[in-house]
Amino acid sequence: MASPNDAARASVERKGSKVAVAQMRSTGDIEANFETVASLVKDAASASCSMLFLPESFSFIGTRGSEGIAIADQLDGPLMGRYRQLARDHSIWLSLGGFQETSTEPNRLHNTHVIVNDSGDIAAVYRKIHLFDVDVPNGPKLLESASTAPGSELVVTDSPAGRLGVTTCYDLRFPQMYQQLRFRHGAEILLVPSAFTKTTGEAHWEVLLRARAIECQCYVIAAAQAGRHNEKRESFGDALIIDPWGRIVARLEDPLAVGIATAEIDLAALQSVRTSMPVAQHRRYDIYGDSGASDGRGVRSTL
Ligand SMILES: O=C(O)CNC(=O)[C@H](CS)NC(=O)CCC(=O)C(=O)O
Repeated sequence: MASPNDAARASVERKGSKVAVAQMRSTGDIEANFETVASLVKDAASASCSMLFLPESFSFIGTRGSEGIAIADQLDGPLMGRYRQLARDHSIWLSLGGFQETSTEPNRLHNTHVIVNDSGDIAAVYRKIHLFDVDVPNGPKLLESASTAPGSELVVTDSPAGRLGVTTCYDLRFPQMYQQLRFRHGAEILLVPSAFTKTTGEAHWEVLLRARAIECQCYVIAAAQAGRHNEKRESFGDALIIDPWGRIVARLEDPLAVGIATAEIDLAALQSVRTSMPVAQHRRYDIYGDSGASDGRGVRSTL
């Protein structure tokens, strides 16, 4: 595979543009999930969007972790190849919010968020860092680390919509990560493709996403799994695009429907929020520290 970062650096002009966020209900049927994504890609392309954002586990949600291991593949494998072809066929960038990628460990995969450009090349690869090992009160008990090996690098990459800070689902609860993506690495759009549980989604989804948008002065794009996947798994839904002032600018009417919602990414408006309230200059890391990595170690970037 050609160096993915080179491809992005060479060709991307960041100018802001119309984008689409997806809401879908993936199952254990890889073909059906592909057909759903193909139709969402068509919808986004006909709406003149430069980029479509798909949720975590877009291509597969099984009942047990072992099923994910069984279907996991490499990023240059046939399944990712079909998704890359979709991007090429429709000349649209894709955020593929969580792909079951084989790791070097035989019994664990990576939960990998892949950014594909409009020629079908892989522009950036982020492997989910924070794994959801949680016994949800009044909800499921999940142990993501049993079947998933964590990643260890922050990722930003340029796109036609702006500079993307690439994260996944449960990462949302670790705000220092987003502070680093914005203040150290220049993110303008924070991506949080998710399969939030119904219980935690009701309590926390919108408020956490809007908080990240407001405190980072970034757009937040959160594609979402929605509804019942199988007898064990159900997701909250409610895919959102939020602007840097914290306003919800795209949302489907039905939080459990399959479809897209679109919004214009306005980088001039983003700049004016940052200029009128210059939190970047008002931060006092000299007093309370920046609570994160300090020297650019562990960062993957196209900058
Ligand atoms: O298992 C898969 O198929 C894909 N991965 C997921 O669905 C992951 C790990 S179980 N889900 C979350 O991170 C939910 C986070 C969440 O709900 C919260 O932070 O409240």
